[in-house]
Amino acid sequence: MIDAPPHAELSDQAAYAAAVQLAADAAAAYYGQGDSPLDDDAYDQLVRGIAAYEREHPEQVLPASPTGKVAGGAVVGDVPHTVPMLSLDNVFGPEDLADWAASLERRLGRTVTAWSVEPKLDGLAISARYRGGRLVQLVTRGDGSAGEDVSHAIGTVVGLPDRLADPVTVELRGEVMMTTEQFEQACAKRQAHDGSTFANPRSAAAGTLRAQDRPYVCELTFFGYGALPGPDDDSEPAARLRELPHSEIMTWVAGQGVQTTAATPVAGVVATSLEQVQERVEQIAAERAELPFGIDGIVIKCDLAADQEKAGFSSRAPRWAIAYKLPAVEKITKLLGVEWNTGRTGVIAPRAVLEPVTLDGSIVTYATLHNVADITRRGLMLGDSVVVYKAGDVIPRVESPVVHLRTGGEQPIAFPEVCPSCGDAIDKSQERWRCVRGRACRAIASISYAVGRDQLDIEGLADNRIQQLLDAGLITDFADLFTVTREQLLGLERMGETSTDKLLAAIERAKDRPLSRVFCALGVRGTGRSMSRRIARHFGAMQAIRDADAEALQVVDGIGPEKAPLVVAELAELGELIDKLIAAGVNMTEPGAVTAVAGAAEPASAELPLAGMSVVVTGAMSGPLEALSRNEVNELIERAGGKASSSVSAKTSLLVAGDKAGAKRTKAEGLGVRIVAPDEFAQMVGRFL
Ligand SMILES: NC(=O)c1ccc[n+]([C@@H]2O[C@H](COP(=O)([O-])OP(=O)(O)OC[C@H]3O[C@@H](n4cnc5c(N)ncnc54)[C@H](O)[C@@H]3O)[C@@H](O)[C@H]2O)c1
Ligand SMILES: [Zn+2]
Repeated sequence: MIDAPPHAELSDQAAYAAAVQLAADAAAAYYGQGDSPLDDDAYDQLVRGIAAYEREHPEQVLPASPTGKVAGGAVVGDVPHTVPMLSLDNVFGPEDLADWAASLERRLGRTVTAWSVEPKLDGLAISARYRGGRLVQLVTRGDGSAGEDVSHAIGTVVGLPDRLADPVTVELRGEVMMTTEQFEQACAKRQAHDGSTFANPRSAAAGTLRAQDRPYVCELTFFGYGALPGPDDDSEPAARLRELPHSEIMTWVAGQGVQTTAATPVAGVVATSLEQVQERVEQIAAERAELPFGIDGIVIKCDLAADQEKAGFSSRAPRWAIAYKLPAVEKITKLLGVEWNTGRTGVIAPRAVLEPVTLDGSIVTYATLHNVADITRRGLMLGDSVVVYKAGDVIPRVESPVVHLRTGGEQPIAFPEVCPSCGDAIDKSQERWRCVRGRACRAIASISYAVGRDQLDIEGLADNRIQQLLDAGLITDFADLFTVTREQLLGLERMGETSTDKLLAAIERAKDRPLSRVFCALGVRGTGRSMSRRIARHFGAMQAIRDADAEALQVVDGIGPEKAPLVVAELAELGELIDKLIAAGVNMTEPGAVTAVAGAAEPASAELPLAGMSVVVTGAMSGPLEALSRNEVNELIERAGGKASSSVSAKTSLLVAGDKAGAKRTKAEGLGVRIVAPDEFAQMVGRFL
């Protein structure tokens, strides 16, 4: 998954001592207020460098060194743990994992027949002590042998009930964290209070858990991953907890009303071979970007109590468990500049220029900044150290400035005074600034989008040709294309008879595109290809869409109360363009869709072959589907009554897997989703091809 990671090179004793000091300071900040100057990758590299130096110079090891400790630099509390709360050793890929498992099995003298595989939650470890079924104390991990009492947080942690289902005395262990939503709420509260925000969900959770006298309360989330009976408890339930496999302990924990990951897409599973472990690792990794909470790896544990007991512990970590690290998705880097660009709808969007960083396997140099209000809210400045986030296919984004790393040399970010594309004025009445010329400002971009393969599909209209038509004053928008004459085209440079006739024929064909594509070509903000198809299928005709008010639009899947009025406003703005299209004879209906009467249900579609099915397509298509673009396959799915989706989940009914189908196939297999080859699928939907 990732290569064995690099480490800091320490050349001499002074460099070593400085590194130890830096690591200790960083760890103290990390485990304390959550305001470390280093991101996790940088910290881990530093510690690996320290460890490498210590291997060469064992006589120079300093007592403050973080190596071999549970949490070098953590605030040590005064509440002793009944059983030490340890850290986890790491592996970084399949070979590493196999090596670790082999050495563990040598130690055990037998094969491990059951592994439990669960997400490594990116928060803080906590011990929750229940007496007679009542939550009486919360303790942090501290240095592993004693932690701090944070019982003041009782009542603010979702998933950690005050009372268990049974009146048992037990210590639950798990992770305290913030979901994405809780994090955003926490940032908003802090912003309102003192104008600052939290760097990331993990440090927000750390700071919040320890905060005692904040004037505002932020909600936290708990996920359990272990349960320990009291050390001297020899009751029947306690005895059972000592003997149950880890997986069954977790079922018991959930049964007590405590949150575990069981109900999430990354639920813990039991694997009976390393291949199965690796498969689950990949499935969890594939889910990561879409989870509503952060994970930074996968934890693999011996499931059986007997294996755990025999393997035992080192001073730092259990020998029966390992953390399979995933690549970092968040790093600290410098904000070098902000660029402003006008998009095809006239929206003026800022983009962050970053000092390049590697995130989740790729190099990131640009990240989104949303809009002016967002920049102001986050208090960003040029030259700031910023936390940048990217996972999977998501567009990298700047999360927040790391305020305590400011040097004083940071500069305010200048906002544009005029449209960066045409120099005209800016309409600042909405959060998203827009050029007053709207779509006309970037006519070339909106026309180019409209004639693209997935919209009107007009061949022979490259950007330079569109520019030529604009410059000659023959068109101002894409509707004008339908009224351009042969003579006008022939009058242009580099336009011969053949290419003119070809282009005219392509434009003529474009008049017959289904409504879904014509609607998509309009480029209504917030409606892409699949949304356009849903709208077209629901309303059946352009007139019905134009007649719809915000409430009527919300019947369409994916249009909420926020988006609906925007779509209505955009359609009004596009009214003239739509009228021109109608006048030119462009098709305005969706074949197969029944025009919806206001308030009526979706047309009956139960007889369609994919009725009620959610279908995902992956890999290369072959046979009758070979010539279709992905968008055309999705259109086909929807004509046949199904719903096209891009990611596999428990809700997926069918995966069409062609050649080179990778992660989606593995995931579908893991979830037991039905998988068909392109040929078989073509047969299923034959009459819609
Ligand atoms: N940025 C910094 O300055 C800085 C400083 C210190 C540590 N760190 C980061 O912290 C990490 C090391 O910290 P660590 O020792 O606290 O822990 P760790 O994250 O490497 O592993 C142990 C922890 O994993 C957690 N965990 C999550 N899911 C679990 C599950 N399903 N089962 C069991 N445990 C689970 C537990 O809290 C446990 O304490 C490093 O990777 C480092 O990047 C960063
Ligand atoms: Zn402009």
